[in-house]
Amino acid sequence: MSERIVVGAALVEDGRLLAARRSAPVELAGRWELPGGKVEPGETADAALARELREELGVDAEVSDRVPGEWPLRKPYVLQVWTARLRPGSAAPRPLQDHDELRWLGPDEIWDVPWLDQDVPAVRQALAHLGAAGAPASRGPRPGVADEPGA
Ligand SMILES: Nc1nc2c([nH]c(=O)n2[C@H]2C[C@H](O)[C@@H](COP(=O)(O)OP(=O)(O)OP(=O)(O)O)O2)c(=O)[nH]1
Repeated sequence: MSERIVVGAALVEDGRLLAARRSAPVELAGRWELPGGKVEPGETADAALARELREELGVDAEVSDRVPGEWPLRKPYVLQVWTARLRPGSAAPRPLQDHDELRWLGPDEIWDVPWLDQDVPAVRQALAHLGAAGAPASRGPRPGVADEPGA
């Protein structure tokens, strides 16, 4: 089967990154991810991401540029990440679907939540990309954070 794309948003506001805690399926519940979802046939990745953010969080987001890289998920899925911002007048994000908690993480809080393992390199790359553009920087996982994979 050919690869299928899952798009995740590095949604940033006031120098903070939005993280979402999954409520399902059981094997992923309680871990944190970048909000987003599967690209449907015939849909572009950025349109899919804007749609997912509207459905999952109730926001009107502008999807900007792609973070270089691609991260393998459960076959046949791969994760691609795009930067995004709330458009003026957008509602604040709410966990409407797939998530039970949201957090805006400042630069020193990024590794305070237990991200899905497969998201760790994607988040790290997104921060490097955003940092290059002047948005939130992070020194990376803090020494002593016990369950941060790949630290
Ligand atoms: N959205 C998102 N999904 C991720 C990330 N990391 C990760 O492993 N996944 C997995 C979880 C799911 O198995 C899959 C995405 O599925 P989803 O449930 O978010 O997609 P969807 O909204 O289109 O939902 P559906 O078609 O299954 O109803 O990718 C991530 O950072 N963001």
